[in-house]
Amino acid sequence: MSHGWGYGPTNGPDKWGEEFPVANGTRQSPINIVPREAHYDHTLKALKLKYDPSNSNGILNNGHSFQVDFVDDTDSSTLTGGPISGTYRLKQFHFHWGASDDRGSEHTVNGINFPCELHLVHWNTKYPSFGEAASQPDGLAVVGVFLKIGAANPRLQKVLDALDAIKTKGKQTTFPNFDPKTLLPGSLHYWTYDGSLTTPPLLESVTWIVLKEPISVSSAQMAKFRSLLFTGEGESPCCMEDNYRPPQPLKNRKVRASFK
Ligand SMILES: CCCCCCc1ccc(S(N)(=O)=O)cc1
Ligand SMILES: [Zn+2]
Repeated sequence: MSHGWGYGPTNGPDKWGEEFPVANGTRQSPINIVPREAHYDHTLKALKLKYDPSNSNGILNNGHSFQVDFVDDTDSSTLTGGPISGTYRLKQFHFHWGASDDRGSEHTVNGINFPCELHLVHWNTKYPSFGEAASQPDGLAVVGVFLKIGAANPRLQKVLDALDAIKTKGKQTTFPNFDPKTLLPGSLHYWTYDGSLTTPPLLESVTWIVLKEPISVSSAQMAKFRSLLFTGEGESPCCMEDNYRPPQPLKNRKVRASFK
């Protein structure tokens, strides 16, 4: 019986290719972003993120991270503009983080790791559902936001305060009226490239949009992320931390910048 993918020594990123051969594909994520090698593209539009807080639904510990799920049966929470064409609906957001503040992000910048990275996951409404879109080369668009150690971020606190209720794998609770816009930095300048899901099934269906400006998080708030467990109730507890995939080969790809 396959022990299921994870982030440990026997089921972590180096092992994923055994079950998911696309792990060694041509457009895998994350990557190391080298700003000096990114190409400024003046044709790139500004990002337009329109989120309706009433669409936020629940918060779930899925055994790999935790995610806040959104009702996505209308175009009320969408991503348009930026490098994409058409309308992409917000499905969920989640995070990746480290066991200590020196690591945890998936993308890196000039080889620098941040302690945490937020992913806002959107799907292209030219397809009938998220699941359908996830298998298409232009199916998904994920906005990545780096978290940098500094002052405590009051906008994160509402999310962190819900974690006590979803400590173990499979636990979920209601999470109404949350506006993910409050988690965005002041600038929406971004880097963009064609990539993949950073966890199995590692599908090469993601247009990545990584914001240049980080948001802040305090060390104490980071400890709260690490209070979650990968494991289910009644199993021997394993702290949810280091749930990030390291950067993958750029291969034949260019990273574009929306700013000079
Ligand atoms: C057909 C089912 C696909 C579920 C894919 C779930 C998923 C969403 C986003 C990301 S991430 N870290 O690239 O934003 C990883 C996985
Ligand atoms: Zn992610």
